[in-house]
Amino acid sequence: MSPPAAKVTVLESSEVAPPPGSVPESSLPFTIFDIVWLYAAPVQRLFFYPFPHSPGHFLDSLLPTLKSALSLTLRDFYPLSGKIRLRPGSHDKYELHYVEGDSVSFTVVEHDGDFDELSGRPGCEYARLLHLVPQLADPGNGRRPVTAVQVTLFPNRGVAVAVTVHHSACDGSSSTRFISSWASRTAARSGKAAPAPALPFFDRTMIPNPSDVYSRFCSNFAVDAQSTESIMMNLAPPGAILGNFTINADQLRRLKEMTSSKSKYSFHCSTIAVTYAYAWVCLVRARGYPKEKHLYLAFAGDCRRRLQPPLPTEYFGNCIACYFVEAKAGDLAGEDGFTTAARLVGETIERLKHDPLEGMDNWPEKYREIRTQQPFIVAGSPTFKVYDVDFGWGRPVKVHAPSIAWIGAMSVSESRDADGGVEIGLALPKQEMHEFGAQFSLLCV
Ligand SMILES: CC(C)(COP(=O)(O)OP(=O)(O)OC[C@H]1O[C@@H](n2cnc3c(N)ncnc32)[C@H](O)[C@@H]1OP(=O)(O)O)[C@@H](O)C(=O)NCCC(=O)NCCSC(=O)CC(=O)O
Repeated sequence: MSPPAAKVTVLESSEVAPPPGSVPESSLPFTIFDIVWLYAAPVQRLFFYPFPHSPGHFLDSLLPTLKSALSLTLRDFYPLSGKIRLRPGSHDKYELHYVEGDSVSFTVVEHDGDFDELSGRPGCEYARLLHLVPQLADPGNGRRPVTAVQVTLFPNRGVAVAVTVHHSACDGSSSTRFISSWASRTAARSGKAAPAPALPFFDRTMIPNPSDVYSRFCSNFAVDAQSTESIMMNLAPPGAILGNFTINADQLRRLKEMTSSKSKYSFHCSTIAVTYAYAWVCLVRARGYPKEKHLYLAFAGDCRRRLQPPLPTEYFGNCIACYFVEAKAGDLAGEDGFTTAARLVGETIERLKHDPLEGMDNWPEKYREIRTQQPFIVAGSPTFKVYDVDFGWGRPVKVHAPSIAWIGAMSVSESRDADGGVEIGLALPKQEMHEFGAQFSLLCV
């Protein structure tokens, strides 16, 4: 039986902006790394913190600091208060434009649901988490909002902080840096020691940005006029569960050993390679695809340090490219499926390290073609360290990336509890989640 619908009361619906006069009007032109995500699912994170106090205590003692720290952080990350718009006089050149008065929507709600259940493991119904996640407002005057923040109070139990960012404004690395900076600043203003965050870097001049590739990405959207609307919509399967699985350090070690003992490989068998391979194989087995079906895994590689010359890790925006692995369902579901997948992922990683921009001229067509094949997409990264995001209230008990449900993707982060482990998030219909769990426990013994 479904639990009764939660009562959600909006306590505050406001806007937070950089301090008045602190940021001049400015524009960041979209690069090819940004335009790719114009119609993509947003970058979202939802953090749960235990907080055994009344909402009144939060509103009086913590909310003012949280908001003033957000305002100061938005001064540093000012494009996140800005809006996406077409450059004046252009029909396909987009930019991230900030002008005094631009702001981020900031909502505070009280929720009478069960904090432990919503933040619990192994997971919870996706629809129940939607009340906790802010949506980006519709564009006004041709300018699309970029960021929305929601704080949800569970009286005497906990607090959830959720941030939604339009993906064409920045990738997971930049958005996590923004949230981490906001959290550190909040903690520091509350008197808790927190490391000073590095400032973002905005210069676009070193980004490879061939104009014909940019234009072909744009014409993809024009060709897709019908489907782009649906790409923007949340297409989570009805009744989807947002579930979590952890591969601990010992299991990772054994998976790496399995790969090295069964294949003569010429790649570094990393934690990420075995994690992607393992999850992909579990999903393929759970779904029971026809053997001959061609399947695709799509994952991002951070290009910042891999470009020549390299960009600082603080580069703000999108600086990720998508890499694809193709295999037949029968080869993944078979006895050697895991080692086959690990080898394919590992070799793809080796190639991107050698040349992150390989085949760039053909990216628009390749991205478009593979998207129609409904690849299994990976979001997030263990290097983002989402479980270190501490507003001065302690480490989160759970971090979700709810936007994975939009596209049936998988999220990865470091594991909260298992040191050196990896946490996987998936949004699947209940039965499929059950099948996935069964496969997962089989392989992980
Ligand atoms: C291409 C990769 C996936 C390949 O990962 P690999 O781990 O195989 O390779 P690597 O060179 O990065 O790392 C090699 C080894 O060094 C370690 N290592 C690397 N960077 C590290 C760091 N900052 N701190 C600690 N260890 C680190 C790795 O754990 C690994 O160890 P060991 O060998 O022990 O394993 C990755 O390099 C990468 O670019 N990740 C970022 C992807 C990303 O930005 N995703 C988000 C996209 S935006 C998005 O999806 C939206 C959203 O987030 O919601």
